[in-house]
Amino acid sequence: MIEVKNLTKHYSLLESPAVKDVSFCAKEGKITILLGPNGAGKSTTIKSIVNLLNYQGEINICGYPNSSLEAKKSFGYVPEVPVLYDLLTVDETIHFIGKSYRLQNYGKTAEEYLELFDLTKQRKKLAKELSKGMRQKLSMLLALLIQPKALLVDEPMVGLDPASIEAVLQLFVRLKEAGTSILISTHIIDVVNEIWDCAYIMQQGEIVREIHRGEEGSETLKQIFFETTAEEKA
Ligand SMILES: Nc1ncnc2c1ncn2[C@@H]1O[C@H](COP(=O)(O)OP(=O)(O)OP(=O)(O)O)[C@@H](O)[C@H]1O
Repeated sequence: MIEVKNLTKHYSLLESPAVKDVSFCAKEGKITILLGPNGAGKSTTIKSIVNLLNYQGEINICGYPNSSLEAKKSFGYVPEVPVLYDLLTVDETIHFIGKSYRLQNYGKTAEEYLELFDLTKQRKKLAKELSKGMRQKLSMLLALLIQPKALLVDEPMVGLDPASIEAVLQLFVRLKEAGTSILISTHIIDVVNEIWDCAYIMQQGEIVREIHRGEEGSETLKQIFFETTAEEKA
């Protein structure tokens, strides 16, 4: 479970906070989606959760404060832009993460994900030699290598080909069925339409709507998104 309580984040050059008193949770065994127009505060929220920013408020991951070692060992984070060691090969990168986290038997997990993400033939390539989509998939593989209880993904489908998108969607469903808390920030609502359980719509740093699957009636998530963000603008 990822619990966010009264999160507020001010960037020094901005007049108003980028995120204002936001509270929500992403439960175990559920796929929670953060939606919102550009600049709504989604990435700031995710970066605060993984403790990359200073902020006000309280954030717990799997019951532990997000700054604690226990929390850090339990979540995987896939940033919007992959951060990789350009001069390590794919294999070396995997070993680096495996050893840093002191993972036992991560080789089998790595093989499974290399296969799933179609990266097996790329394993001797340096990270800087990978295509954009391959970098994104390696970034996701590294987040999954630790077998996280909570997974936070910022724009997971950008740069992925259709087969990879399908593989990632199936993977998210498999992980949620195994009890993982999954929090996804995305603009591509159509892609997550089949898999979301709970969605929070953000606008100008605030959560303006919370929807649980089953409450949407005959409307699609995309229709609700457009209605909500148009109302808020008016
Ligand atoms: N490092 C930063 N310094 C100053 N302001 C920032 C910084 N990062 C983001 N912001 C500002 O904070 C606000 C929220 O940005 P954020 O990146 O969280 O939005 P987002 O919803 O993820 O947007 P997008 O959909 O475009 O990725 C915006 O006004 C943005 O300009």
